[in-house]
Amino acid sequence: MNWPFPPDETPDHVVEHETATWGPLAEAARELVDLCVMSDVDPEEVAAATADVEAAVARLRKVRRTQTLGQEHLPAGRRRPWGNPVIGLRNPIAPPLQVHSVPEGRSESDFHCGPAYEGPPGLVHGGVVALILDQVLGHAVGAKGRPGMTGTLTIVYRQGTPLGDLRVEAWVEREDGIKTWAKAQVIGPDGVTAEAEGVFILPRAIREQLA
Ligand SMILES: CCCCCCCCCCCCCC(=O)SCCNC(=O)CCNC(=O)[C@H](O)C(C)(C)COP(=O)(O)OP(=O)(O)OC[C@H]1O[C@@H](n2cnc3c(N)ncnc32)[C@H](O)[C@@H]1OP(=O)(O)O
Repeated sequence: MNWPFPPDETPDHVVEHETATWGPLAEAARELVDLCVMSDVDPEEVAAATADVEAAVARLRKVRRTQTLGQEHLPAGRRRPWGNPVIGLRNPIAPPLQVHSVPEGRSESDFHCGPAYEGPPGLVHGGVVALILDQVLGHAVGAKGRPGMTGTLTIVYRQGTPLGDLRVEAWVEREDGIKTWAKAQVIGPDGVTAEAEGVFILPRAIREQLA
């Protein structure tokens, strides 16, 4: 079962070139985000940095895309979700996670959540934990060839998730027609911090297109 993604004939060498072009910008922006919350330079330095950032924004604003990045896809089912807030190459909000999946319906990622993701002091914001769990659950069901929209996502927060190096694992539990149930967990240095169960549903509109 495949999503009816629109065709995108972008050749590999163009994708590689775009990766080399935009990846470093997002990496620099991620460091900028980190320093927006962690830098402790004096006000004159902040004012100078603000002017520098405003100049960069003015450059990038000259040409704006008409289509979001998530709507671009490569042939053979390969996707280019560069704007995704969890894995997006071009999205500085994304940590980003490198997710490894296998067709049996399992996905995993070792990742880092820095101070920009803080909720309770020293801990990852619960909404960010949910965001990551939802994404990696989506990879597990997608890898099993059962993509869908998250219908219901249930999360149990077992303990605070400390900022720093973390791991997330997801796996498909059960399938029934258009529905797929999957589970996931975030693991910190002291064990599991949060567990999730998601029900993923192939939406009616897609079902009708595939029928
Ligand atoms: C290698 C592979 C890589 C892949 C990478 C992928 C990465 C991407 C990862 C991205 C990850 C991020 C992911 C995201 O961020 S997804 C974004 C967050 N989710 C949404 O926005 C979903 C919004 N809701 C909808 O679109 C619709 O309501 C859905 C599609 C959910 C159902 O609308 P549809 O019109 O299709 O439903 P139906 O009325 O025909 O009912 C059909 C069946 O479903 C049952 N049902 C209905 N609703 C729910 C519900 N909420 N929970 C549980 N069950 C529900 C219903 O009882 C019925 O069951 P039954 O009575 O027949 O038994």
